[in-house]
Amino acid sequence: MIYLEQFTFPDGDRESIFFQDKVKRTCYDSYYPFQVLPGRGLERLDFDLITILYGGNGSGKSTLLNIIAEKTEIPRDAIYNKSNFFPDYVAMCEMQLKVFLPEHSRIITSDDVFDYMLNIRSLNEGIDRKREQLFDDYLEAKYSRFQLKSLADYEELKRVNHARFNSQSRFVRNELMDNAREYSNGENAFRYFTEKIDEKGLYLLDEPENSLSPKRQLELVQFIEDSARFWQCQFIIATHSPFLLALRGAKIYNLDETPVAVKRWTELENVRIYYDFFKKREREF
Ligand SMILES: Nc1ncnc2c1ncn2[C@@H]1O[C@H](COP(=O)(O)OP(=O)(O)OP(=O)(O)O)[C@@H](O)[C@H]1O
Repeated sequence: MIYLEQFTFPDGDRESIFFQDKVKRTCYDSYYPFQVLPGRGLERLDFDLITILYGGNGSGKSTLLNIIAEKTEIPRDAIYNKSNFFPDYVAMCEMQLKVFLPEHSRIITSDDVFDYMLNIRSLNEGIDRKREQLFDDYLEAKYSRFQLKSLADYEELKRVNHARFNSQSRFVRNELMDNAREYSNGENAFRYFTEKIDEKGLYLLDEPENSLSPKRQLELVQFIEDSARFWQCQFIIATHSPFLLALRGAKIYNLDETPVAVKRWTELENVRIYYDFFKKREREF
């Protein structure tokens, strides 16, 4: 299902007019995201079920995704460091929606995935610290001379009895949730995508290949293709990964070309580099 059909950016002339009219002060060292796109000849994106933004480092892929995320007001987890001029720029962009964006829609960046991994780690650290504390509590409760004086002491009595009639490990387990299961970074990253991407939604993914092995990337490709074909999801993806660039039916904008042009995945420089690399070493396989 296509939700977002088209997005238009201000051209060089409109950017100049904005500066003449509004920017009186010259105390800023950056006018980002102004001045990123005009040089690239990109004024409009027409989206498909899966649209890919491809380009070298600094070509503007993340900037485009963040501008679209701001304009569509879809949620994000990690904080995004916007510049002072971001709201002005976003106000000058225009978008054409085919239908309202479902509430599951969101942008997912490497920062979100990284925060998710760190949160699991710190949650487990917290649980480990509490476990140590509970070992001490057990001994204190088991050997205390506790007497029920009022109903307010009832909870404490239950705890003391629990310590007296149970082993230390059972007492601790009863008081504590299990550690969140530790997965590898790649497994966690993959879980994050499958947890956040739900039926019906527009999803903006910024370099989702980060932390994923080739095998996991292929699983993610399958997951994205299925979500687009059967679960009414639309994707806009910034990527360098040949696996994602080969997503079936994806429309690819090559930001390395001026003006920006739609290309097949096999025509892209990154993909040619992989191809030539393996072709040259073919006999070694
Ligand atoms: N917060 C910011 N403030 C000022 N300039 C920025 C900011 N973020 C990005 N830029 C500049 O905007 C341009 C495009 O950067 P962007 O991060 O969008 O590129 P990218 O294609 O996503 O690169 P990469 O593949 O390395 O992630 C670059 O010249 C970059 O230096």
